[in-house]
Amino acid sequence: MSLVNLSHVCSHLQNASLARLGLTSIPYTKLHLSLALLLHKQGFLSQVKLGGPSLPASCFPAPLADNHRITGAPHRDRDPRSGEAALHDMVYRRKTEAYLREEGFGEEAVEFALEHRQLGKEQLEQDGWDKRAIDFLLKHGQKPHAQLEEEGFDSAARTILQDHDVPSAISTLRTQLAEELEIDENDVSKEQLEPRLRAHLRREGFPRETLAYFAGPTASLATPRHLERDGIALTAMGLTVPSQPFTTLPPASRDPDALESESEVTRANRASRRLWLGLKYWDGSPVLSKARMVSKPTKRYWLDAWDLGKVVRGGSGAKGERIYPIDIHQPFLWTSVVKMQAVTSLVTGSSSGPQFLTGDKPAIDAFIAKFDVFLFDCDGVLWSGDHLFPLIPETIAHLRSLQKRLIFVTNNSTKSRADYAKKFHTMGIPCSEEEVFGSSYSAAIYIARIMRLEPPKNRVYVLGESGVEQELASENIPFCGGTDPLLRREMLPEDFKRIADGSLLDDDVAIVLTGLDYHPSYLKYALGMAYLRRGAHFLATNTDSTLPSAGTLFPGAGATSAPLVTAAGKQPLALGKPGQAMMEAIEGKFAFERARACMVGDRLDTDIRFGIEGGLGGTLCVLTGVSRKEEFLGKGKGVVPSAYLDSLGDLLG
Ligand SMILES: O=C(O)[C@H](O)[C@H](O)COP(=O)(O)O
Repeated sequence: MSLVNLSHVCSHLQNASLARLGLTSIPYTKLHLSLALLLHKQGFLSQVKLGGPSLPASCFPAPLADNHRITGAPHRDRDPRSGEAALHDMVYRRKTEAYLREEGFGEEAVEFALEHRQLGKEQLEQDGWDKRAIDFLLKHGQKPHAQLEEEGFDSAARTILQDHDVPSAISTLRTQLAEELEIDENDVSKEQLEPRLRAHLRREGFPRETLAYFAGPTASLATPRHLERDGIALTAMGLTVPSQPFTTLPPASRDPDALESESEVTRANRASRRLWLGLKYWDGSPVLSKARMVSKPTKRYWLDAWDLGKVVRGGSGAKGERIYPIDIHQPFLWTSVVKMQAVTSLVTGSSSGPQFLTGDKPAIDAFIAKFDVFLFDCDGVLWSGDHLFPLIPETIAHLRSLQKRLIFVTNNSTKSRADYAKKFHTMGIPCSEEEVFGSSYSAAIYIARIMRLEPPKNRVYVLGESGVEQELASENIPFCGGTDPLLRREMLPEDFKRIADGSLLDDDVAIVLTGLDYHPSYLKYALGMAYLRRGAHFLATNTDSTLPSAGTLFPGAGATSAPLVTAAGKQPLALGKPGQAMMEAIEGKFAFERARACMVGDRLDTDIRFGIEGGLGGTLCVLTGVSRKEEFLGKGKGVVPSAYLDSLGDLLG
């Protein structure tokens, strides 16, 4: 079984996922079938089907329900001026062509938006969608209640038509216009009536956002709630794939007759057989989007399916050198990434394990020479609380003298970059604010530049310290909670009532963000839970289990989010280490070559995993913080650093 083929297939799957395809296909071979079934069994694929050059008919058991979801330009995080971003702004934010050009969108992106917007409108009409709610109201608004029911209008639509007395409003406005224009009532056109009706409905308090949204083919109104929650998404293979960007199935896939009928593999048709795979998406992100080769296969290992299964399940694998899969203790999203890496790129520990550098000057010099950039964890590497470890300023100065670039990457969200620059200064370590990249900053730019929620519904409820608030403010993100002294009190009986009736809640809160909070309270958790139950996104700066300080361990940021995880039954998306959203943000800001970068940390499950999953050239573990060498030395260890030191100061040789 060639690992090279495996890596090609995994690259294809990740690219297809990044393109938000619901389906993709790979040539039918035993190798591909083994991999596809393994991924399907582990939950990374929704379906594996044998077919020919075009889709197997059974990929779409139900008649195609072509609905479309216009989402927040998911590609924007990679290309803010992409065609998808232009389409999103044109359709969702109603921006004009001219505006898009002023905003710096290229001709190609604008053309893409214009073409897909048209395609979208025509497609929606073909599928029986009314372009806008106002058309829906004008078309159906004067039908008697019984007829609406008979035609299958759902209760929401009937209620909206009846609640604002749309039928009589339309006939009154029609009569008024006919008198004003001195024409017959039947000659009053839709175009003449529409502005009057829209103004009337606004005066009558008709839900504004409903007016702006599509009416569905089953004559029910698709309001933002529907768009957000469950109304409009591309469905394929009987699977509703939420958060699909605005896509339309290619014509070949819309005509079931054109679909390939399945048949067995024969010698004659073997070359044309293909495996059709259903790709999965989770909370707006592809499950397989970030599988990457962590280490290029330097040797060809031939494993049969049984051996490969043993490797992925965490046993030993090929003969000769031991092969370790990267084992998994990650929230769902990263499990998929790590497992994919377990299949396509394995941590290969040499039989002697990681290199021990302390006291070995030639080995230290050779190790340092391999890298241009060093990413340093802070707590547990540079210091423990306010206690600076020996020779740290000298070590940092030594690396700077060798023209190494240093980036301080901390999961500690209690301080902002500016706060950390001050701390470095008081510790006698020269460091600019620009060299610090903390989990609170990582969370702030993720919210501001990737989630990009529409104001005013973009407020963040914070469970954390001022570092989080400062970084949110630096990205102009509104927030509440956090260090507000009014929340640092016991819960009163009226608080229960006011949270229950919503009067103690801020209707603009769309995100709950947790970080290490030294001042938790039941009231703060009750508010956080209420927001999550209202559908707010659940994010965490990080979920470290412990905080190294004063030479021992204390409850970490994970202890801040844990009560909400239990109470709300949800896992937060963690934006600190080991999550790769942070690595991509760091790479985007500092632009360095990953192969020439080394992550230095004291925790295997955050720092070292962060470097390995990020495909950095190397990782260096120091034993002054959380992890012990027994955790990575010896057989079958999950996360193994390239090298380790007793203390960072040992780098001076
Ligand atoms: O609980 C926490 O937030 C972490 O233990 C702590 O802040 C880790 O900081 P780092 O080691 O990433 O500098």
